[in-house]
Amino acid sequence: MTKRVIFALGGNAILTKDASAKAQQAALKDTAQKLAGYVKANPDAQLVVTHGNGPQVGNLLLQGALGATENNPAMPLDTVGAMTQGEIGFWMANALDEQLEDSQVVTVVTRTVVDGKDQAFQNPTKPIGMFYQEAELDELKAAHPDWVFKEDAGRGFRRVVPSPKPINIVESRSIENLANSGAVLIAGGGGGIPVVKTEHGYDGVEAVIDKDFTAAKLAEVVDADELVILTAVDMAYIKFGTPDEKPLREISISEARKYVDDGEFAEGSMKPKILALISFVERTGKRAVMTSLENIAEYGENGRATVIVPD
Ligand SMILES: Nc1ncnc2c1ncn2[C@@H]1O[C@H](COP(=O)(O)OP(=O)(O)O)[C@@H](O)[C@H]1O
Ligand SMILES: NC(=O)OP(=O)(O)O
Repeated sequence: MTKRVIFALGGNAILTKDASAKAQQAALKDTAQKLAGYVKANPDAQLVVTHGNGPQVGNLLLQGALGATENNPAMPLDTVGAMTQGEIGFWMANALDEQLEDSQVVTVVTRTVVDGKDQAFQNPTKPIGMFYQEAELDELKAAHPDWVFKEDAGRGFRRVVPSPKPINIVESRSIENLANSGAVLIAGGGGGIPVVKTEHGYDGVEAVIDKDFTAAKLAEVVDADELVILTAVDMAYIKFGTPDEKPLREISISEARKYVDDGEFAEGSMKPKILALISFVERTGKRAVMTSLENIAEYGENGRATVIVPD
């Protein structure tokens, strides 16, 4: 019997230090090899892959802002999000095709419906683009007065943009059909292009949806058996970044919620991951996992993963 597993890939699976297309494609080749390693160890697994776009969308916006002219204007955030979804989806499909020769790999340009009145539009929290030192901020704010910057989990400052919650995925019926056809799917990249429902159809809105929340939605759409969020750390920690930090291995939904309420997980980074895992476990009664890409084939053996289970 097939086990349908959703993998949500974090930024480090795509963009390391070098932001060139060549380096990002090389990083994705490596990522695809690791995903293929998982399939080898779990031959009954069918992959549905989603990915972030935070670094890429910020970099592309910056390129647009620097190079725009009256006749060649910068594109709005929703459109830049669509561009990064296409770009990463294309690279990832090539990388997975090379590794999973017998599978049909399909990338779906995905729109995600949000509420235009979501409070997130008044309170930007989603870090995008590159990291800055505090000393660089004055100059940046002078050049881009409407940009907001926040500290990102002890790693420096980044531009932040609104990140409304996903309500549903426009292409969900087709995504479900494609998954049922046995295809390896890449969908909901960058959280999906944020749109609002209008009387005529859909309009894009300027935001970046957290791909971890969209991954939980996608899991609903394809009736996934497991959600696995992959990031730079093997496990979530309490007292993270202090000498007293302690890894969280298997925890119940109630324990996970208590740690969220205690403020153990940073906004815009670890907190959405834990909330997405909780929502999957709550809805399905199945388990959900967060670990690093490096540990993807081994976490079952070495226990270096945060696994959320029902109460
Ligand atoms: N409590 C915590 N436990 C572990 N990591 C945390 C915690 N709080 C914040 N983080 C940070 O969150 C990062 C993962 O979030 P992020 O980098 O936004 O993910 P993504 O891989 O999706 O881009 C970790 O690498 C770590 O630096
Ligand atoms: N859209 C999104 O969540 O991107 P990152 O995972 O790269 O932050």
